[in-house]
Amino acid sequence: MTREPDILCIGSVLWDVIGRSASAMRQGSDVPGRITRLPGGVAMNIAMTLVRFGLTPALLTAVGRDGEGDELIAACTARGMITDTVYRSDDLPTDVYMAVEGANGLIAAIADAHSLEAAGAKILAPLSDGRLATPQAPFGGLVALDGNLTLTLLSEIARSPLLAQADLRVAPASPGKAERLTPFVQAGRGTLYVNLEEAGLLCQTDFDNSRDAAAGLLKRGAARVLVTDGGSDATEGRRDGLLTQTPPQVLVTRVTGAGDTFMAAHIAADAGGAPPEDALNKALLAAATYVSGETAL
Ligand SMILES: Nc1ncnc2c1ncn2[C@@H]1O[C@H](COP(=O)(O)OP(=O)(O)OP(=O)(O)O)[C@@H](O)[C@H]1O
Ligand SMILES: O=c1[nH]cc([C@@H]2O[C@H](CO)[C@@H](O)[C@H]2O)c(=O)[nH]1
Repeated sequence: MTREPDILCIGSVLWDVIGRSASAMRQGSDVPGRITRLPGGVAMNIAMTLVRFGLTPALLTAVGRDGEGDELIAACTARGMITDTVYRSDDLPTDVYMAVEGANGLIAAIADAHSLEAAGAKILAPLSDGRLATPQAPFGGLVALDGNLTLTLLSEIARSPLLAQADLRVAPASPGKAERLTPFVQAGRGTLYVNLEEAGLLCQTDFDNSRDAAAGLLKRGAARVLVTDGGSDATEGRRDGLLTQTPPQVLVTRVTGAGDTFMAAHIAADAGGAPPEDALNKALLAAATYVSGETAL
């Protein structure tokens, strides 16, 4: 390891292929527009945002030994991330996410994270082979983990002695994969960062507000949760109580990425020793500034 990471980002690092059109779209639309390719995947998005907050992340993911993989690793390195912890596969292709956005918002998206899923526990090798830690001296620092891993691997991580000392911060990959975080609720492990919808999916119910959702997750066994709800109140839930704050009112120009910004800002403030009120306040402020379009992605 050439540099020491401040945090490990475990999960999906892939290429986002996004088609955008100024037209309103529906099923079967065939319209002119722009198609771009940029680094994505939840772990990558969190890592990019952590870099903005001054942290150095190391990536634990699977990337193919193909041209797309080489370019992706170069893009991560250029952003200051540690990549010698990435599992490079000879036979698995680099994963891709594809989305179509019209004037009326996201039309549809497909996340092809099959290589990450197929690689399984191989991506965790640096936690036991001495690159980051060994079974005798397990990793005890910060870890941001995303819900793109299989339920089997996430269940193993929630109970693994290799991460038992780590400060785990867990984010779902999409509402469709929210239930994959159940092992962390059941094992009472880590800090979960979820929005209101994802909290409801994890508790198999609908919540009216973040405070009820945080209380519901704690009741099911979660150790610590942060529940956001767009422009409405966000709540931190811990076993010793609930803390609710209202986000600043801003004019919204973009929303995708708000959750990652909230999470990264909260981790940075929390890890820097800020008291809970300050950490939540800083995260809400950073996310509000982000959605109002005042910061670069
Ligand atoms: N309309 C808004 N006004 C002010 N702040 C907002 C607004 N929407 C989002 N935010 C900020 O972003 C945080 C996260 O938003 P949200 O609950 O929508 O997360 P998310 O659904 O995970 O986001 P993403 O779109 O990235 O998936 C909120 O707690 C808030 O701080
Ligand atoms: O299942 C998934 N859906 C979406 C993402 C990522 O989230 C972003 C879109 O919300 C985008 O970067 C995509 O790669 C993912 O990693 N897995």
